[in-house]
Amino acid sequence: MDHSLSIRQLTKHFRRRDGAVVAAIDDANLEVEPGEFVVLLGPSGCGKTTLLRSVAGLETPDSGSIQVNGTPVFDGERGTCVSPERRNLSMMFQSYALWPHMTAEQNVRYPLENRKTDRLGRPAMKDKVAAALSMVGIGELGAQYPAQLSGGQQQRVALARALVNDSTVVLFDEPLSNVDAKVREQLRIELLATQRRLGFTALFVTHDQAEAMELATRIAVLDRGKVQQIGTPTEVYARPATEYVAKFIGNTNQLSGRQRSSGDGFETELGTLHAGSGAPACTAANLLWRPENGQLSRERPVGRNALPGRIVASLYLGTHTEYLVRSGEVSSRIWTSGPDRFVRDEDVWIGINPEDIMVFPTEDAAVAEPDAVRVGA
Ligand SMILES: Nc1ncnc2c1ncn2[C@@H]1O[C@H](COP(=O)(O)OP(=O)(O)OP(=O)(O)O)[C@@H](O)[C@H]1O
Repeated sequence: MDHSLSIRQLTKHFRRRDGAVVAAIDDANLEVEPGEFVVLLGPSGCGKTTLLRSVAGLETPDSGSIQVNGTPVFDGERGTCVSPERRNLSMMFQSYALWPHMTAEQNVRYPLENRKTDRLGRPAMKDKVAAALSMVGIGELGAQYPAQLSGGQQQRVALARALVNDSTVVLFDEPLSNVDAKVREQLRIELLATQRRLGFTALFVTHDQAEAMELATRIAVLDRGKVQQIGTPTEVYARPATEYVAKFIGNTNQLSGRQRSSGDGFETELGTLHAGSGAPACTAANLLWRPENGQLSRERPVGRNALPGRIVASLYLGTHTEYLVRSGEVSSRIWTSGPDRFVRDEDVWIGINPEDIMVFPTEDAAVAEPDAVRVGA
């Protein structure tokens, strides 16, 4: 079966007004299977929107290729560049881009009226518009103008418009960023349920990692136009391919370490740290671990890494308590479940299982590739 989307070696440069050239997309590769929900995640300026707009046909890449359901829509070498309305996909924008002078119904009908092929008759269009509006839960609001709708309702109109054409691929450019947190949460759940029900393929841009974790079957993490890692939410969180991904997704603590001459662990300013068996062999590395993977105790833990420290602050957050632990010049954040158990100025130990230490070589001295890939693109 064809991929829903296939992006190969895609590159796009922009020239800024000061003459500087930026690689907005830098040799990006991505394959999306039918029915997948793939999220493009990364900080502002990393190239998410440019990649999405290139798929939509709103941006012309410099080189590489894009296929939609097996059909080439862009091919730099062959000079193929299919116009946006002939790519058989829909797009939902951050601003919703609703026509203010059209009712919700007219907005949703717009793509049907502008179809280049398979145009429907009036009654069929009416039925499809009604079905799309009720599918997103606003069947009764068809006669309202956008200005007469709440942000959440406008968002639903935009979603109905993106879905009315029965496109098998729908592109989303931060569609939830203009509504307040509560509505956003609800729309996220509804969007996911609708996508699962209808089975379309979604390519969704966001800079919000919680949103990405919640929606995605796979996340593509971008940095300066490059795809750093593509994986399930669990893979990118628990086995980040690069230090950048580890730090961008979730929280981390960090120590730098040097491999001990005996080869048994890394020497750090707080003592020896051991990593799991899948860690890459290297002479120097940044050693990262997540706050929830540190366990606090009054007695020195045995059988795992033990870092001494002193509690400098604690914050009870309902689901967990966050402790700030100071060890010499190093501060660590540790999350423990349940209420406060340690007090300020108390001496404690941080226990960390070797498997929870993520190792990122800091020089070219990576001696060998890891067996189990914990690190490495
Ligand atoms: N038309 C343009 N002219 C010049 N540079 C551009 C243009 N569009 C984008 N860029 C640059 O390309 C890079 C990628 O931009 P892009 O909008 O794709 O990033 P993004 O990850 O979507 O960011 P955001 O989350 O802020 O929307 C940025 O450095 C941006 O300044």
